[in-house]
Amino acid sequence: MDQDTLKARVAQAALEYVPAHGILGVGTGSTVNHFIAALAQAAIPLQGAVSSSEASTALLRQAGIAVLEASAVERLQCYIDGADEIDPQGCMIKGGGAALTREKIVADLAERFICIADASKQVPVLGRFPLPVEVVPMASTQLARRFAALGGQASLRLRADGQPLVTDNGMHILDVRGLQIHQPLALEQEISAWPGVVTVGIFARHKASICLLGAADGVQTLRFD
Ligand SMILES: O=C(CO)[C@H](O)[C@H](O)COP(=O)(O)O
Repeated sequence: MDQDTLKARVAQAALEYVPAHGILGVGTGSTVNHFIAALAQAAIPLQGAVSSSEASTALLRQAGIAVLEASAVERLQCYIDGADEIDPQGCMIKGGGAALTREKIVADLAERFICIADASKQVPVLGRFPLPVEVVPMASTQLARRFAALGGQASLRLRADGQPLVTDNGMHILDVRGLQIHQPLALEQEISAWPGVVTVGIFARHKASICLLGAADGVQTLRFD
């Protein structure tokens, strides 16, 4: 069974967590795209959604779902999003789709983070996937040196035309290879404090409450809270 089919399966399974008549936090990425399609089909009544990217906002609107500003919402029951890696404690690497800052903001509003992923994303230790870090452009070289001191190799994420990728927030992304993240919370706190870092793609303080993991033999539910 291919990865895309597994993503569609977990997206379907996530409908169970949608708060009918409530406001839902919605993430970004190919798994979430399947989820938005499933949500549109299921026609669950919602007040609206808070979205973590321009891309998801466009899809939600196409599906007829109202998109609310994060600043207009005090609390979300749940936030549904994908991940690039998830460890046995529910800590994640995110940001493969460059939406990590808004993803962390929306996750921070939510009582529960429901992670939807195919089984290939499960790892014993975070770090096989290059760690995305959203940075203020003028700080990128200085930050690359800091990552080198930690044993990581940081490279600026480029678009297909060779120009630096610019996020929805007007920032750049460093992708850091070669880190073995045994203490995700401590590393998240350390990197977050470096001047010029907007958001590090370690989600340990905002780890998954539940992960729906898609495999060939079905959807497994992992609980972390
Ligand atoms: O963090 C993300 C976007 O910034 C995504 O959730 C992550 O990259 C997983 O994406 P996909 O569902 O396409 O595998």
